[in-house]
Amino acid sequence: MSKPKTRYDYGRDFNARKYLEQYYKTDDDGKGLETNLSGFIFRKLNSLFEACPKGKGRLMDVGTGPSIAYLIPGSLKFHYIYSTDFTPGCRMELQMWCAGDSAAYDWIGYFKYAARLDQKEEEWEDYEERLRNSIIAILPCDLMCSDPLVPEKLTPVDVLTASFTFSVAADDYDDFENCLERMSEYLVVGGTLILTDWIDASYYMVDDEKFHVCKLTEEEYLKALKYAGYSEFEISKASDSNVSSNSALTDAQDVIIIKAVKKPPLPDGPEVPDSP
Ligand SMILES: C[S@@+](CC[C@H](N)C(=O)[O-])C[C@H]1O[C@@H](n2cnc3c(N)ncnc32)[C@H](O)[C@@H]1O
Repeated sequence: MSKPKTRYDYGRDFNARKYLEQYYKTDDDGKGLETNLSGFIFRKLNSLFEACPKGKGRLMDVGTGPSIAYLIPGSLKFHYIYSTDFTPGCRMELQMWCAGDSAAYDWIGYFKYAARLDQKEEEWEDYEERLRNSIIAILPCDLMCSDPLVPEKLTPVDVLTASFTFSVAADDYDDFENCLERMSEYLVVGGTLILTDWIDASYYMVDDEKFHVCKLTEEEYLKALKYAGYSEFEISKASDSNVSSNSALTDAQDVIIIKAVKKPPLPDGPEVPDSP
């Protein structure tokens, strides 16, 4: 069997529209989101963002791909959202949606669902407009570069999110640790990271193409996060809500969502262990 595709293949082989159809297809009123994995992630992000003050902060999503789904909960709290991705075809899908292009992917079910969660279903178009106004940039990003956003210069943001990106970009555990450290430079001290990723996956499918995923356990995610200077973990798993990934699309065992806070750097000297 051929080797799973890596980042060198994304530009040619990652079919952004197929990805959306396979992972984000839902009915027009978003009812399917009440029971599927994407809806689980959406509700979890919604509840994590509820604790954030409204309006002031800046959020950056790492490896947004072609999907605005998980930016919707963020736009309820953040007026400034930076979307980033490695693949030009993904950034183009996002640009089409932001520009209101009639050929853009239709997210109506997600907006109706978001509005319904707030008991404001008839106002769903306001949710759409709010997200369009919040996305202030769609930037190229390569987690393998020492500065993933180069040549862009951004001051650190208040919240970093990433779904199914770090495990996809990293070749192995050490790579994963490096990617986390690099992106963490873009988060303020005291800022929040919300990492959504597969547990124990080695691949995911897009159409007939198999893409590499770095196989990571829950313990390895937490180890890397601690190493990158995070604490105050809050963890949820899809399996706890009886939700799972589609086994035709990935060999993942579970999906984990970790909220973590960036600690101030330790002063020079011997490392002090976390208090129990
Ligand atoms: C599985 S998709 C996830 C997309 C989106 N975050 C989501 O939740 O649907 C993985 C994304 O990682 C991006 N990616 C792959 N290698 C990358 C790299 N080295 N740096 C940044 N993004 C990368 C791909 O372009 C793709 O959009």
